Amino acid sequence: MAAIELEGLSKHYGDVRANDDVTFSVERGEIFGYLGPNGAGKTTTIRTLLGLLSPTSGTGRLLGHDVTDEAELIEAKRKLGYLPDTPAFDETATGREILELHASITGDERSDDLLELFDPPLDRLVREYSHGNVRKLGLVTTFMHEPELVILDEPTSGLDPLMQHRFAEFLRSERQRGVTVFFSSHVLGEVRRLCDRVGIIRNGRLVAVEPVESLLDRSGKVVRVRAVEGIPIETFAIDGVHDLEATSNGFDGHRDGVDGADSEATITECTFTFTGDVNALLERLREYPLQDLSIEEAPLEDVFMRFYGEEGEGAAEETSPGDRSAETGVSDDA
Ligand SMILES: Nc1ncnc2c1ncn2[C@@H]1O[C@H](COP(=O)(O)OP(=O)(O)OP(=O)(O)O)[C@@H](O)[C@H]1O
Repeated sequence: MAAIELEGLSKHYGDVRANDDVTFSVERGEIFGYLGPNGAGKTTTIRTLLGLLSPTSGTGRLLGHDVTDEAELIEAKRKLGYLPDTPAFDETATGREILELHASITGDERSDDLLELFDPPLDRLVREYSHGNVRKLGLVTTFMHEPELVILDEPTSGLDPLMQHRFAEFLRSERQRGVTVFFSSHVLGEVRRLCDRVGIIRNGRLVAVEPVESLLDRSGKVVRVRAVEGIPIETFAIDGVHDLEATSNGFDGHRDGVDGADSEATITECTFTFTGDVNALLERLREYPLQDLSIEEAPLEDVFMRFYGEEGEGAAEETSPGDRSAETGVSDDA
């Protein structure tokens, strides 16, 4: 049984399809990132899973319990930790009083250990807390009863780099213990470091669910070439070269591809995104002495721009990233 199961989940507000036929599962023991731009529908999914919204249609299950059934939801919540985007703690209470209240409701198996990691000022009133301290208190209340599953809405927002690092280590150790983590995020570096898989939502519709690694693999590499002498431009006219940018003899500036470029043109320095066979590229470059060559993973930001792009450009809606890579061989731009 998966930790989270969504089947055809839709939530409509009048004409707004905040979630539209969303189906995916989060397996036990995995860290799953839920990503999307502002207004994509992430919070709607989370709030529906927590029983705070009723779906227009479809079903959601947490640890096997149907979230639209009150008794089952209560059962699921015993084993669940939830950190909302802005935790609504009583501002007139101290951090310590908040923890005592949570302990009386959900139990407390390990707040002492958690307080060593995330150290909110317990004797201060919550109203005097900074955003980061509210977050730290929230992390303690989310994990203190040893939940099997945690749902975190933008968990690291407001945390300083040291705390973010500590949080990342902590999540990995939770995964070791078999805890399932579902979190929404805009912080792509943390998604890359932490997640096993990601779900990407856009305009209420799920556009991809896949392992972070395969998302990165399919998105290609960033290649930088610096040659001793000019390389004929047609050398780069092979499958998988995109967004070729060159600054050298005969061809300055940016092209989406090399078709249509002057076949006499040469370049000595260029960068491009490459989704083809690296061996084929190296074979092509073999006869030209190089000063430097680097092949790196594409930044995750670029990957997501392929999904989100500009509205109206048809950026990956209903299309898998693999389909898009296939679409975009050497472009016909000129
Ligand atoms: N109560 C509501 N009434 C009408 N529309 C709503 C309501 N709540 C959300 N929406 C709309 O549903 C869509 C999805 O909103 P949601 O808050 O789920 O997005 P999100 O991905 O969490 O965004 P963000 O990253 O900005 O928090 C948006 O278009 C939003 O305006």
